[in-house]
Amino acid sequence: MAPLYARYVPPKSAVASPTVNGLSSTTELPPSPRIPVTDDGRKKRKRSEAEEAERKARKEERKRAKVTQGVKHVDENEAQPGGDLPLPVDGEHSLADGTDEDVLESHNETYGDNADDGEIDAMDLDGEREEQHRSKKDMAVLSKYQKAAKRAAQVQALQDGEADEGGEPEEETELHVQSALLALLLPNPTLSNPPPNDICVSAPTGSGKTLGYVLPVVESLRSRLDTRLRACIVVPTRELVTQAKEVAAMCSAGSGLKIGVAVGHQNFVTEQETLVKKGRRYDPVEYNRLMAKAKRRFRCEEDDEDEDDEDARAGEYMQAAVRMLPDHVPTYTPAVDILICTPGRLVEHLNGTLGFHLDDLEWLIIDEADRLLDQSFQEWVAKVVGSLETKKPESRMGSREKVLKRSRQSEEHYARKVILSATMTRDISKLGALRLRRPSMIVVKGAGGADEDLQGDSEGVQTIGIDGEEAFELPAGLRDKKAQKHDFHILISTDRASRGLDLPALTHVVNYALPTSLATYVHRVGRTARAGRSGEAWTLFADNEGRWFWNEIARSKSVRRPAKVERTKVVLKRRRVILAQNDGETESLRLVDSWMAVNFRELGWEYIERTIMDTLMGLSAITVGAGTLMAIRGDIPAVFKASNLLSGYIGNSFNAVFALINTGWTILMWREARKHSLAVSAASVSIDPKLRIRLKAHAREHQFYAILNGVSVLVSSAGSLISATLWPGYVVIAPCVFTLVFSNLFWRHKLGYDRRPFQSWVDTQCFDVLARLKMLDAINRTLRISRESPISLENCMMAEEKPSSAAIVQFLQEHGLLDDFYSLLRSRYTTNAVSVTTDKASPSGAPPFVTYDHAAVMDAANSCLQKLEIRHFRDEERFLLELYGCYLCIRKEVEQTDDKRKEKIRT
Ligand SMILES: Nc1ncnc2c1ncn2[C@@H]1O[C@H](COP(=O)(O)OP(=O)(O)OP(=O)(O)O)[C@@H](O)[C@H]1O
Repeated sequence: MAPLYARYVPPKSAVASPTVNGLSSTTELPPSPRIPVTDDGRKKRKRSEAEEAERKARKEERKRAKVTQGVKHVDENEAQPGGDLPLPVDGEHSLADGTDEDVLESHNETYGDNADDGEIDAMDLDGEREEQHRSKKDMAVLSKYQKAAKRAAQVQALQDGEADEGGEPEEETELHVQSALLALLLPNPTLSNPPPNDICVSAPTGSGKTLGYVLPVVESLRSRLDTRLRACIVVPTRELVTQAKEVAAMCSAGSGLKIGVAVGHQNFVTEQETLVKKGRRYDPVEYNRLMAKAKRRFRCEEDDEDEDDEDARAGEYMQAAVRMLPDHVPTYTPAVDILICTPGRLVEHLNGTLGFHLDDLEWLIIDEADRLLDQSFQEWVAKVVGSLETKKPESRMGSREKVLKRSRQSEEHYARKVILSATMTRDISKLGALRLRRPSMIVVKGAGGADEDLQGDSEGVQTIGIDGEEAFELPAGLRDKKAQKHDFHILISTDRASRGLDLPALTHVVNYALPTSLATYVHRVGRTARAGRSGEAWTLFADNEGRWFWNEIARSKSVRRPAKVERTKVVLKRRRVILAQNDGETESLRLVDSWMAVNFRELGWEYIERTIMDTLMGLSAITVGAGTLMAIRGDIPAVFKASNLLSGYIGNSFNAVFALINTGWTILMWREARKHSLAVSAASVSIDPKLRIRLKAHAREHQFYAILNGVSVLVSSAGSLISATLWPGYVVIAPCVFTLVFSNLFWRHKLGYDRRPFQSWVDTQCFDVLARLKMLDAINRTLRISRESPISLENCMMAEEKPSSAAIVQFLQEHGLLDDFYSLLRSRYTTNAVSVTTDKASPSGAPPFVTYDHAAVMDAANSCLQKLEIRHFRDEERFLLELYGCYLCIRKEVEQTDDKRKEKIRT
């Protein structure tokens, strides 16, 4: 049971930066842009006055620049939701607090205002007007959001008691993996156009990878004002899609970036509409071409049997054109900038959604990569990588791209791949399928991570250690998530939730079933101890699974843990298990328990009083006999001594051993009987007072027998030891012989331990012990009063009229006499006279059906009972008294444990 703690420290500015192909170097990373946050006030860093003044001046300058570009500042009252403004899709761009402005400002401060960086100048005239129009609208929305965000931040600051005279509270913090990723992924103004390379990241669970990749993506796309699918985030499950979308929406709030999701369970057509915007364009030439093609198809002039995906899409496009207005052709424009999706759905859209393509993709992020690369999901890797590498046709290019292509600059366009996991695979064949360009492997060390194929560091891997004590500060936008309340306390889930699910408040993970692999284990336990919090993971395993778990997981060096795994043996008591059953089952299980307790007791007596006693007494007799024989040659001193030793001490020592064993057992039995007696007194079930007295008396009889037997054996064995040297020993032994004989008779006749095996007919499923005891009491009383010998069936059955054969058979069955009865019938009568059909499987529980000669049945039943005499019913009663005593005892014990457990839970 290992407590897992994840602690993180701020990033180092210089880290080893080797690549996976083994070329290692040390790169001075640019200072990582910080994630500005406004949070609860720990470690605040206020701007110096000079910085503040500079910031204000820059702000003014930007405002002026906007005005000169013709961007109108939209006042909050002026800006109407809806209308012409490109409002956020599905409320994604909500303003929770002041973060948005801070993020925007931070971005602008670090990189300058990219919106004004002259890219628009490179556009041709057609696009320019449209771009400027969009830019106006977006800037208006941005400035509206900035204002609203600023106000929200101030209100928040006031509420938190953080407001200071001059400005909003500001704080900067980031997680380790984020420091590394931001430094590597964000565009860096200090380096001159570094060629982009792909990155594989292995970082512990809960270390904040999501924000680490979402933020650079959003920052890099923030300045693009036309909507095109530029980033695609692939995750394995729809839950993770929702989670990543939340983070992306938080980061991109106010930027105008549109985020779409594609997951399997949504309606495909609806999803298509959200991803691609349909329109139409006046283009008679293209229209005529498409119509001509459609006609040829219609006349079956074109062979479309082996049409591939591309042809199918062309066919669809043609059909869409047929449904258009004359001289118009359909247009499809992307409706999202960032797509978060599962791999299967991505492939479905690539195959089946007109206008959906990855031509403009700048980022391909694959989270939980090891799992995604392990499973084929419609060969998604080949499909996606293939789509990225297919050259974009000129028809799909904008005029700017055409210009760039002509000047051969567009060859630089490349979708940067970022591959992440807590258990990152090093399998080259899997990673190779992604066709990574100059990849770097980043390993962020800390508790909770593991490398799938490799242990510890390796050559060609960039490692970032986490050893410090510094705690996290949650970015303001994520505060909602932290405070997020769930209406459940315990989540029971399959392995589906083991990956990526972020429930920050989760403190314990219980592996009820053993994880199937180390990677599964790491991801499962990674649901707790997230983002610097502490948590514990418990794994339940049975004895036969222990070795595997211990060797492969608990002691595995590839899992980084802050402490060793603790092991606790849990002994599940059967009685506790019984507690968990429903009431009906509990009763019958308790009866089984009692039945076993009676058996144990009987067998114990049998074993000790017969097997052990006989064996030891036999040995004693042999030794004493041998010693006595040796005494014939008692004139030889050595033989005399040996004879004395054998017949005296050694011979009697067997008795002593038996006495010790017997004493232990009788003490145990005395205690058990006492427990019965106490349990009867404290019984919570209603018991007839007479029966209560009988139960107590029976328990006391057991106590008496235990004392009598134990003391007699002990004293007699002591006497026999004394008698080896002193004759008064025989005086002690003599009375013991009598008490032992008496105790033996008491055992047989009063306690009934030489009775028939009643256990065999106790049906624990439908057996009412109390009712049966009552009935036996009545039978015994009737038989005692009538004092008849031999006993008659009518008296036993207490029947006023002559009992029917069926009633007789039922009575005999109830008292375990059916087998005797049948064997008597068979031995006395021919099969022609009596035919008996037993149907024990009868659902109604009816007794065996008998086709009979009534006189024969009566005769056999009477003989059967006369053979057994009244003793049979007394023995049966004693057995049931003992069974019920055990039952009450177990019940009391279970109730006490239950009370204690409830009390424990309450406290
Ligand atoms: N800078 C930060 N400061 C504090 N908390 C953060 C920060 N960034 C992210 N978090 C929080 O850390 C938690 C874990 O983040 P995230 O889900 O991205 O982890 P992960 O590395 O993807 O984990 P997994 O491998 O299990 O998917 C989230 O609750 C998130 O809100």
